[in-house]
Amino acid sequence: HSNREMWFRDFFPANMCPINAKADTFYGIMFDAGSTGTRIHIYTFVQKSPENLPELEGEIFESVKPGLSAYADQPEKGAETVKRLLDMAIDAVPPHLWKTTPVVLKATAGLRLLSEEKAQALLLEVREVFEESPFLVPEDSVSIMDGSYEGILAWITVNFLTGQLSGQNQHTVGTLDLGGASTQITFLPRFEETFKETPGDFLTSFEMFNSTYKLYTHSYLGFGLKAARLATLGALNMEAVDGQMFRSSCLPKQLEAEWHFGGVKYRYGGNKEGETGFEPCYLEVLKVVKGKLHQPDEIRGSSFYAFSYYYDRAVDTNLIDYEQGGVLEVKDFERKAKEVCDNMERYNSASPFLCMDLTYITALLKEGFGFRDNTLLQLTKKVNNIETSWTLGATFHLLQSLGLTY
Ligand SMILES: Nc1ccn([C@@H]2O[C@H](COP(=O)(O)OP(=O)(O)O)[C@@H](O)[C@H]2O)c(=O)n1
Ligand SMILES: [Ca+2]
Repeated sequence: HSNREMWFRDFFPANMCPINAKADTFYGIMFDAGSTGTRIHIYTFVQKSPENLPELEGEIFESVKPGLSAYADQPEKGAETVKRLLDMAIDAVPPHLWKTTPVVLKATAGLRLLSEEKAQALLLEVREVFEESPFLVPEDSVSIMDGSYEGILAWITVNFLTGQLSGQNQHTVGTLDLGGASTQITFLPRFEETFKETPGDFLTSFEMFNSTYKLYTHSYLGFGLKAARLATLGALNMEAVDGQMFRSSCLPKQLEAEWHFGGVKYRYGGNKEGETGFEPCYLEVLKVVKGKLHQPDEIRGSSFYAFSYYYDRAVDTNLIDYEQGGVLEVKDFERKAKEVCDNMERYNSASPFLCMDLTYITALLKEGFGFRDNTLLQLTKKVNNIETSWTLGATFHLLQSLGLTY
């Protein structure tokens, strides 16, 4: 049998199974090559009974920093980081299932920002690592993911994990993902008006679990937290400028430091003589977001799930507990931003960018997307011990494309 036939075997109910082997547990391996790190998600599924579809049983997760884009000039070294993570899967998946377990890597904004040539060189090296592994390597197993899929698949993950994609009364929730280099907003519009007022490329139909969802989604490249730092400093797309110092009122006055992002070195510092604090910082950050994003009316009053850097910065400032997550209002981020920016000496030990990051999150939510001060944000890292990442949605999609209508 070819690999592909072997793979199908695990999905057919036993009585329909062409090979009729008893196999009740199977695996799927999804890599998230993000701009700040690379992560492996090894999902376990169990076919509890022949009549039912497989159920998600658990996840093994591991991550490394920095992301692949930091290896833009050493693609082999970059692929080596993927290989070390893949070795975990060798231990986690029983040997007899290796060749029916698919492995896929999808890269996001970090690679989207690299030149085509450098990005392809990295992907090629990773593809070789996959080919040399004992796992099933589907076609297009290593690629740069389209930004709209990033949003949709995260939406699928969150709504699947919270039980909104099964049964009759589906009350789906919108999702906000703030990465290092891009940010996504995704929701299922309830009002006809929203479809009328939204540019066509913000709307996508997506089929999953026998339903079609017409979603609003957009990925803003260059609006991730770290890209926004560079934009605020006026340093985005400025790699030619050597040794130039970028200053901001969002940074501690006396600060002078260096920062590496996407393979480029930047020098940055505080406003030695000039102003610092929330007010001038907010004005600086506003220039980065104001008028740059589409503002759907419908979202102003609704609540959203938010993760990635929304979660991390809320944890850093004790707005939520790392394990528990929590519910915040948009204005909680603003209150914290003021507290941190107007007392920068006191927050010295944390990242020097804490003020800028919180101010950016505040401006992005209010002036970028147009959320109200009292819009509720459900901050969540895991649901039932599974990461709220687009990778689960991508794995369902993969299983579907390999022949299972999940
Ligand atoms: N499984 C994951 C992956 C990323 N993240 C968060 O996502 C942020 C970094 O985004 P990223 O490196 O994926 O960047 P993008 O490529 O999405 O722009 C950090 O806040 C990470 O903690 C997470 O919370 N869980
Ligand atoms: Ca990401």
